[in-house]
Amino acid sequence: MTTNFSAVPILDYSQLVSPETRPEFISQLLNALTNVGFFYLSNTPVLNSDITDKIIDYAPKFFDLPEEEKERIRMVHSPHFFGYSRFGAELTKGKVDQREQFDIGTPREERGWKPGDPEFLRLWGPSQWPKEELLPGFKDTFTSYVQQTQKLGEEILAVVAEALHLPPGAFSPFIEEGGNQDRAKIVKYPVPEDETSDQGVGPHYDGGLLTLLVQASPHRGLQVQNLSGEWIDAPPISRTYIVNIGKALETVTQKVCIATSHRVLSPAKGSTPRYSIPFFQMISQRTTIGKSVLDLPPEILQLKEKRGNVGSSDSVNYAEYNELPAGQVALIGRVKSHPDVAERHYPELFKQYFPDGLPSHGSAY
Ligand SMILES: O=C(O)CCC(=O)C(=O)O
Ligand SMILES: [Fe+2]
Repeated sequence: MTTNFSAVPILDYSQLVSPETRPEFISQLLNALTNVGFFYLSNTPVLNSDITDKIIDYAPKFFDLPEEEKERIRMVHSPHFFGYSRFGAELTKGKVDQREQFDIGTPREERGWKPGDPEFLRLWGPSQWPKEELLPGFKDTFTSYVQQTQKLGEEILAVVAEALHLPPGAFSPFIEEGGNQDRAKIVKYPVPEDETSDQGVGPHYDGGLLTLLVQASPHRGLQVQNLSGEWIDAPPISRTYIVNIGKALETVTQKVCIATSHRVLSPAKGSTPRYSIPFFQMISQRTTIGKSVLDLPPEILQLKEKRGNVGSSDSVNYAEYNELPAGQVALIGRVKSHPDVAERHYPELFKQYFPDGLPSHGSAY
């Protein structure tokens, strides 16, 4: 028997506060983790505050900055893969994604990388920001937003642990002292000019623990693949996050929690651009994910059998989970998605993954 889904469940975070409603939340969470891999989360302290309106309001304004300013803070200038990516600069499984984006991170110091150290330590470092006078308050708002979302993400992990009958600190080893450098981005999906592709972003899994996404405009477009391979719409719901499970959480929970493939269709002709703001909770860089699997009690492991087989949609980097530290897996993922940044800052890896040079549709500079 498979337990399939035809809609993404909506969970109410405020139910955790009262002992009367907490068990209901935990039981819905367990269902979402094990059978869907996605859930909406309403009534979080972050999105119930006025920061939601601010980030939604800033999203289009960022992309309306003068071209020279966006060029000045292009990702290609950052060995940390932070900054602006032009339309068409990113690939998912070798195919161009029709989106523009701006990547930032939770504020963390550089890790003092020096030649001979693992290269992935270079992923940590400062974000690039537009000049304050061009977008007043933008840097402070998004810095605060990513810090608040990071804290919420860590709180959710403790509840995930409770739902899986694990001690509350079960996921603590995956968070570095002082916090991971988590990543977020602001994404614009324009209406495609050429109608041959509607790939906003192609089908993929997220790599980390949890992703917390804000849909920042009223468009449909995000779709989630259910266990029989159908694409289920996940339309925007005001003041909710869409939370989904990444491959790292799937792996450390022995696939009890499922990472679910998802994609974004470009806005239809005659529509307007779609905006979204995903936040990616990373796993500690030095963890070798495949060797850090948690011990789960039998009543939780059994849930996998009830669910049946998880569709094995083609995975990207996840074969490397058993061998390499998570930081290296993340770096390889960045290299494959942003070859122009890799060519400049990680020439050896670039040669390994792009032996024929920059793909013609990658961003040239
Ligand atoms: O824009 C969205 O709604 C989803 C984006 C996404 O899945 C991603 O960037 O990993
Ligand atoms: Fe994603």
